[in-house]
Amino acid sequence: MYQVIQTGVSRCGVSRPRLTCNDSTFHPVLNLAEHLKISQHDDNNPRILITGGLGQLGLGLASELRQKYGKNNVILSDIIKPNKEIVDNGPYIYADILDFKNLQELIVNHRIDWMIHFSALLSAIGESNVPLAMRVNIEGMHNVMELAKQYKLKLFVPSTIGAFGPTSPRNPTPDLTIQRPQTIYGVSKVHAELMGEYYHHRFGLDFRCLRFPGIISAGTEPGGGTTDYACQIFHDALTTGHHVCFLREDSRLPMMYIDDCLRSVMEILEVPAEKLKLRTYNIHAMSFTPAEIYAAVKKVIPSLTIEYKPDSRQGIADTWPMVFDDSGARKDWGWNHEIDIDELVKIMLTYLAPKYGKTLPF
Ligand SMILES: NC(=O)C1=CN([C@@H]2O[C@H](COP(=O)(O)OP(=O)(O)OC[C@H]3O[C@@H](n4cnc5c(N)ncnc54)[C@H](O)[C@@H]3O)[C@@H](O)[C@H]2O)C=CC1
Ligand SMILES: CC(=O)[C@H](N)C(=O)O
Repeated sequence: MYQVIQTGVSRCGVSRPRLTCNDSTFHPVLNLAEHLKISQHDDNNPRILITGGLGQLGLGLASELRQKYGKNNVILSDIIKPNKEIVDNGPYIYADILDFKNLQELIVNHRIDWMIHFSALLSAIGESNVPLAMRVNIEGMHNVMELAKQYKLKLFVPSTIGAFGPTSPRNPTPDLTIQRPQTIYGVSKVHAELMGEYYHHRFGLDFRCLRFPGIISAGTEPGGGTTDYACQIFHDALTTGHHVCFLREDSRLPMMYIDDCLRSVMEILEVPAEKLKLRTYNIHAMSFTPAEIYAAVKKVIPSLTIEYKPDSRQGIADTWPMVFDDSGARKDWGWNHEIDIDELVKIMLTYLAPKYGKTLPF
């Protein structure tokens, strides 16, 4: 009845097997228990589907959205097998964004109103498997966008600092400028921005897009990007005491703590359409180099050491913005970050120290 097939990728880019069922009476979407659980929607709030929800950003966003719109109105999905805690916290379903019919079924059966499209292969992983990145980031995004158009969903798709390239102004990088990225990740994100804006003007799709800096979190792992070192340094500070950085000490990149990032999504979803002069905005919080974040962590953990061993990710970082100009988001819908570099260091170390059995001087 069951067979194992290969599908998609895990967050580290490795193909993972999944079970599929060839018994025609078994229905993955309408499995009774799951259906009853998920169809008990709360009140008149929007029903929201998050794709790629088990990555760095999805779990945190689901938690915020569930607090605001009701637990059963927010459905997390991914191609990864969830742990018990994820399932206990609210609806979770399998959804491969490359499977158009399955996505269509989910949208219809769960009466979805909004979609948050997180599935993607990030910059470094994307370069290691370009054909798969093209499928997931471009073909998958086409599926999502077409369904959002057909079913008149509000659609949020994040873009990135990686949507810019060496010919873009890098300090600061404005909302509207030259975009000639040199990674498949960046090319696919520019494509998503342009397609979303085209669908908005041509078909009235309520498309909303924010370009995120590198996101730093403690509770979830980054998914294979060029900014991942800025998460790893905190773990190393509390474990080995030594960080090997894959970027040069002077590689300046825009960064943001996850709470600011998730709040930006919550806010953009609710902005009245007439306030949106653009459908794709830069958002910014802080900008630092490896040397600067090292110095900030070292203030708390003086024994921390660092060495710089730039690898292929350096070539990517060298083409990305150093500082984002997010004045449009601040002016049009009141964007404001809350966490700067010193606060970031305090939050990350406070969160991670108990995990590694360490006490901190504050
Ligand atoms: N984390 C960051 O620093 C930034 C993230 N973003 C964007 O935010 C979004 C979420 O990012 P993260 O959570 O960090 O990514 P992540 O790499 O941690 O998670 C992506 C998820 O997509 C899933 N996925 C892969 N193939 C799939 C498929 N065929 N069908 C369904 N799901 C599939 C993976 O299983 C994974 O859980 C992405 O679109 C990313 O480009 C943008 C800028 C910065
Ligand atoms: C900035 C991003 O989009 C991501 N973290 C990456 O480094 O690929």
